Amino acid sequence: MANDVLKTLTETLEARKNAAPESSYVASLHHKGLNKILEKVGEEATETIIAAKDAQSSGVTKDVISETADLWFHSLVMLSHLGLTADDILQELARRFDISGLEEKASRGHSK
Ligand SMILES: N=c1c2ncn([C@@H]3O[C@H](COP(=O)(O)OP(=O)(O)OP(=O)(O)O)[C@@H](O)[C@H]3O)c2ncn1[C@@H]1O[C@H](COP(=O)(O)O)[C@@H](O)[C@H]1O
Repeated sequence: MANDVLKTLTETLEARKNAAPESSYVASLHHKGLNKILEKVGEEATETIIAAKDAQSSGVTKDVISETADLWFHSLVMLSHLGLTADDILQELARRFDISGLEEKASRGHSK
C-alpha cells in the first residue's frame, strides 16, 4: 500500500505544480517559494515531536499519526519544489538495506 499512496500523491503534487495558487494549497506553497515550504516542514517537525511525546505519556496515537502525515506531506512538497520525488528517497533507503547504521557511522569516523 505504501508505494501506491506515494505514487498517487506524487502524481497529484506534480500536477499541482502548474496550477493556479488560489485553486490549490500545493500550488500556493510553490508560489510562495522554498522558504515558505521549509517553514512548514519545520513547523510540522516540531508538531510531530510534541505529538510523539504526548503519545508516549497518554497512549493516544491519533495526533502523532496526523502530525507525521503533515510532515511527510510537506517534505514531499519540498522535494517536488526541488525537482525530486519520493522515488529518490525510496531508492536511497533501499540502497542502505544491507548497511548497518552503526557500521556506516563508524566508517565515517563517528564512533560515539
Ligand atoms: N495530503 C495533503 C495534506 N496534508 C495536509 N495538508 C494541508 O496542509 C495545511 C497545513 O496545515 P496547518 O496545520 O499548518 O494549517 P494552516 O493554518 O492552514 O497553515 P498555514 O496557514 O500556517 O500555512 C492544511 O491546510 C492542510 O489541509 C494537505 N493538503 C493537501 N494534501 C494532498 O495534496 C493534494 C492536493 O491538494 P491541493 O493542492 O490543495 O489541491 C490533496 O488532494 C491531498 O492528497
